[in-house]
Amino acid sequence: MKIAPSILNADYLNLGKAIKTVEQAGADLLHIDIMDGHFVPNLSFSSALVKAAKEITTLPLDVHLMVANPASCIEDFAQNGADTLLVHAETDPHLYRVIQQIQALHVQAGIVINPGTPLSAISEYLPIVDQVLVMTVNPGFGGQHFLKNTLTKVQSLAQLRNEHNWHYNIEVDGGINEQTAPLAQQAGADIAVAGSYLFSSTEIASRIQLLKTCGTAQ
Ligand SMILES: O=C(CO)[C@@H](O)[C@H](O)COP(=O)(O)O
Repeated sequence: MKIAPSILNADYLNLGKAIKTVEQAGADLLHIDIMDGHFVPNLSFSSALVKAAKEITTLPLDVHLMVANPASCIEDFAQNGADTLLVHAETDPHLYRVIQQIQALHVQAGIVINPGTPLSAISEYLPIVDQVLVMTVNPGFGGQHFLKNTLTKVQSLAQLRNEHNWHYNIEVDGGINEQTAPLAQQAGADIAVAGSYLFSSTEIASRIQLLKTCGTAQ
């Protein structure tokens, strides 16, 4: 399973150092959480942080837009270096168009579902998206407990992809640690986002390696 460290819980006074640390430790992507204070109660980063990260890392930038009106900012994030733009299914009735707009900017397009959103809400997007992010916590904050019931959606996504030969990556986000990563991998996740589990530790490199392998070791 690929690991995407989320810098939401990193030391903000040393973000560049945190990004270099996870890159050198074998992270596969860098996950950047964008929060607008409307779709989720919290505020976090802007496209300026995406631009700054792009200048210091070759890791693909996996940008999670927790914003009420994603269409209004996709061009900005694309221009500033996002490699994948993830938009929430709960935000906009015209997401099919938003996904096409993201792909027209030569950026990978992902759809995100909250724990309370059924898979049926995104069924029409599955043939065209590059990534599906299943939230394994309610969005907005790091450090929450993994919601195990969300794994049935991961299993169904893996099965549907197989049956229809669709191409999306399956990503999980929230509450990932050495106990929950194997569950996500066994359900069919390809990428796990991990925040506080990594950044609360001084052993970031060994934790990234543990997350990468703990599912296969079982
Ligand atoms: O999108 C979010 C939270 O909304 C996540 O990316 C968190 O940043 C993950 O943090 P942990 O649950 O791993 O601490």
